[in-house]
Amino acid sequence: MIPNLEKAASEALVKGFRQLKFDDIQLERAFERHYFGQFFQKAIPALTVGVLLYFGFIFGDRFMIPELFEESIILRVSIAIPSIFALFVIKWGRESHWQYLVTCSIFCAVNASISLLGYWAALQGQHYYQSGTLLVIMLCCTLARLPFRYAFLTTCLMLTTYGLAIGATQASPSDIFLNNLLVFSGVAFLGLVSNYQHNHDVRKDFLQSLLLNVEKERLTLDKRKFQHISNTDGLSGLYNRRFLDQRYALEWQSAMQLKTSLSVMMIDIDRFKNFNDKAGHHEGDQVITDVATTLKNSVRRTQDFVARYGGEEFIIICPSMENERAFDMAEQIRKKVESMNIPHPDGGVVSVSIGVSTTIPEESDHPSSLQKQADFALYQAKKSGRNRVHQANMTEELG
Ligand SMILES: Nc1nc2c(ncn2[C@@H]2O[C@H](COP(=O)(O)OP(=O)(O)OP(=O)(O)O)[C@@H](O)[C@H]2O)c(=O)[nH]1
Repeated sequence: MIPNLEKAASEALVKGFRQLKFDDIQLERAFERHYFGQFFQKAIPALTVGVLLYFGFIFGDRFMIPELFEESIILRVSIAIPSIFALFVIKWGRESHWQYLVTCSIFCAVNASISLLGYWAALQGQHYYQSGTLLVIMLCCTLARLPFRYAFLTTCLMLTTYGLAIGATQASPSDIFLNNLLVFSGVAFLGLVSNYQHNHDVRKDFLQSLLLNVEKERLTLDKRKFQHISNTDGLSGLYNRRFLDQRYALEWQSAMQLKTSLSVMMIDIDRFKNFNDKAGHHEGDQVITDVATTLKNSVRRTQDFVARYGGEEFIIICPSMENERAFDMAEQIRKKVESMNIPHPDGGVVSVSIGVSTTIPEESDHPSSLQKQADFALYQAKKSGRNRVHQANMTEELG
């Protein structure tokens, strides 16, 4: 979400938008897209029914103005068919403004044909045959869901057309014409008020839902940030013990159900107490961070993950990994740490010892047994001289 849009939306809500236009151009464009997709497109079926209704009035013509029946058929067919076609085009189009204009043109054409029929009928002394304009005005102001300015202009044009066709030609007596004009204008006024209110409400809803979405996005981001913080170790940037416990339990369950192997590596920095004592805690922290980065870069498969187990100890969990492959991976990690060439104050370079353990979990096993075995293997690696990998033997006793 663009921050400017959020600001503009809040300002528009406070300031109001009586002119049915937002000051901010970006906001106005966003609203137009929203309005066109959400509302106007949905009005197309109603407009299609309106055009069909207009065509259906041919039966009224047959009985009420039989002497003009042929003209009415030609007129209605020549308006209805292009209109239906135009509505189809509007439905599949993308741009909004020309589609509004085409819709307005359909209204004007339909109304002009009704006024023409009314004029012809009036010439033959039938002055009541003009009220179709009423229906067209109603449809234009309400169900068509046109933006206010389009509905307003179209309605004015339709009233003018009626005035020109019947009033200016004096086809009907002036009292009938004036009565009709007053009723049509009254309906137009009420229809436009309703159109204005609808447009205003839609704009307000748009602003409120836009701000609500921004708030939702912000909360989702905050939630992700908090989740990240609560699952991450501050110094190394690796997952922490909390995350490890949760994820390990899931991996254990899944390996048990799928009967696949699960490998665990316990990694401990060698002679780290001496490093700290001689080089200082700050340098020690740096070593922890560097080793963590190497471990992170060594874990390539998406299902594997590395966490800081505590102090200078790390753990890598590798689902669906056999013991040989786990041993090879541990050996590569050990070599990588050694090749970092971080001088140790006792001589030589900083190294790690690694204990590896693999199992296919059984119902009777406790999830912690695998980690205990890896820990015991780590102890063996330390005991046999450090900077080495030791693989747990299933027959080995836990220390
Ligand atoms: N700088 C630093 N030191 C830490 C941190 N966490 C634990 N340590 C130190 O890590 C050292 C761990 O030492 P020990 O567990 O005794 O083992 P070691 O000296 O590494 O010896 P071996 O494991 O047997 O090779 C202790 O001195 C802890 O103070 C940390 O976050 N930062």
